[in-house]
Amino acid sequence: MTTTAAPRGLVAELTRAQTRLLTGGVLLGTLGVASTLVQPQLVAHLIEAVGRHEPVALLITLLAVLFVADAALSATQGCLIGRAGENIVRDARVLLSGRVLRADLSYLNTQRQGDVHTRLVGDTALMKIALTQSLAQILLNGLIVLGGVVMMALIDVWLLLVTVGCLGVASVASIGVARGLRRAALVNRTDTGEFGADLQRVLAALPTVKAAGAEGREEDRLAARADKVRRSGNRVTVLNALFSPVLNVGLQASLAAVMGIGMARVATGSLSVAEFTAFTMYLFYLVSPLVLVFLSLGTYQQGRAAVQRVDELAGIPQEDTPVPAAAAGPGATPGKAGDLAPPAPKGGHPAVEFRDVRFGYGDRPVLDAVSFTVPRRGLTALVGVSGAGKTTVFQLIERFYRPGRGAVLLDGKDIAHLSTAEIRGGVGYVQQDSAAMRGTLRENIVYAAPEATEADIEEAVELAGLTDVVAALPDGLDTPLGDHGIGLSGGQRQRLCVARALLQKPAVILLDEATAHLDSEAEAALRDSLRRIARRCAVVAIAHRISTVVEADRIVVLDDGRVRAVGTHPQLIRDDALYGRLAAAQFADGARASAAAEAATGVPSGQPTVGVAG
Ligand SMILES: Nc1ncnc2c1ncn2[C@@H]1O[C@H](COP(=O)(O)OP(=O)(O)OP(=O)(O)O)[C@@H](O)[C@H]1O
Repeated sequence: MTTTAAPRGLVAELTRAQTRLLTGGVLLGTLGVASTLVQPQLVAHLIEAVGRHEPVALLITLLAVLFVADAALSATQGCLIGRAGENIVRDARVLLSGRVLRADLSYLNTQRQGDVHTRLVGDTALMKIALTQSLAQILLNGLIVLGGVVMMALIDVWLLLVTVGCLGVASVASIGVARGLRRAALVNRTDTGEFGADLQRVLAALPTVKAAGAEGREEDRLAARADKVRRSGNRVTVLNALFSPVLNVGLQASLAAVMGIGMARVATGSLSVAEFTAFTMYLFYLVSPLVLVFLSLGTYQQGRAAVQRVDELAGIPQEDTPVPAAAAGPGATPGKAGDLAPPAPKGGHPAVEFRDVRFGYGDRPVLDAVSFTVPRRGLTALVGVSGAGKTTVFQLIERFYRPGRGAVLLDGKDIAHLSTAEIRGGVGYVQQDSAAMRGTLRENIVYAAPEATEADIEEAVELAGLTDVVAALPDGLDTPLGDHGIGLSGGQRQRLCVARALLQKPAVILLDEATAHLDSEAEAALRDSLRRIARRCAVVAIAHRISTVVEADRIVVLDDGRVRAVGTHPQLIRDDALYGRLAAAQFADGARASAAAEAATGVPSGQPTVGVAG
């Protein structure tokens, strides 16, 4: 995932927000370290006191208190650091979810959903461990190691130098392994993301996979992906496993050296038994923290790979904020009512206006010099062959994408200067793939207008022709639906989406082939509803059925990304050859309609003339 204008260091920012908990944890941990480091000294005193036949009860009590305090401090610091970690992961997930939800569609469409999912769920968890537990382990155990080394130096510098010599070589080797581990972990996380992406793709299209008999092929593909994860995971495992042995060799060597040299010095009297015991104790106390430092270093390096992936996700381009009117290009209309806005024409601005719009997905031109208006009331039909750019027109009205040239206006305002809420609150959009979600029918219908009253819901259900469907369901509006609205037919799902759009009480309703899945009876009912809806607001419909188009007050004919003609059905049948062909051939009941048009206009539809209406 490559991003543009990524805000640097989101993770660092989230970690800073937990400074109090983290500092508290580190302070308590440091106290624990101090108590650990004092213990060998106390033991040395104890040995000397025993040798001198002095009372030792106080020393023993003190040691016991230190043991208990050590355990309590360690537990408390673990809790504080753990809480900070949970807060960081929660904040990261909330923030990332928001950024994904508000991401620029043109960018998000290029990303694999599964990878986004892996970053949001898996990488955030890994990142938490790296930023809290691992860092705390490195810091606190590092302090023990450092303190232990100082104490050992105070006891016997030469003995310490022997120890450090043996451990130094092992440490340098371990750091090399840690670096390799970070690289390997990044590859492994990426591979895991790819597996997730493929799995999500297959699950989303499971009926298609089954219908195509492609289960085996998909299984092989997933197996190949899983194997890639295994291979990079194995590399991580090997590097991880190398840590302890590399370090252990050093530790064992130093222990052997300390024992040999130390005992020789005790024999010559240059080192007391108490000092030798304390030194050996420090060495033993060092072993586990040192191993933990290096192991945590490994986890931390893996976590850094996750941090990088989380930071990248945080940097995905967001839907543009409104462009200030001053920055608008020539021909653009100011966004806010009041500023420089041209006076509204009699009867108000058109509900939608395209002014000389050019647009392409990436470098591929799709619309060019598109200009047309949609009146505030009535039905406008958008027709054209498949791929002409009809759905793209809707996506520009929703500002899922921005035009490269020209402007799209809603109620006279250039949508470039409106917020997404202002645009989408006023536009109801029933898409080609009508989306229903898991939840009850009611939850699905009120999705865009959660505050809707019962009366509003009833009206929307009735207008969308869903009344009979709801009545036939066991729990009516409270009947639960499965994922993607499983439990409803395609046509019922479409009507559900129409009801959802209506409930928003929008000024404009966009219907993308909303009648495609309906049988003639249901379609006739919906057409009747559309007529009623079109009395209150602007309805723009992309319809392949001539029956819907014939009724339209205005038809915009798109051809290869350009507006070819605008008019009513009889006008277009008379004037536009392409429309005539579409009406005759492409529309399901075209022949009947053409005959009807012929009867109405007296113009034979078989010999259309090309005409471009304004
Ligand atoms: N997200 C996208 N990325 C790249 N190209 C796209 C994208 N969406 C659509 N296109 C291309 O843009 C062109 C217009 O597509 P659009 O969906 O607007 O056509 P349409 O007229 O609605 O077609 P249909 O009637 O088949 O739905 C097509 O060539 C299509 O391949």
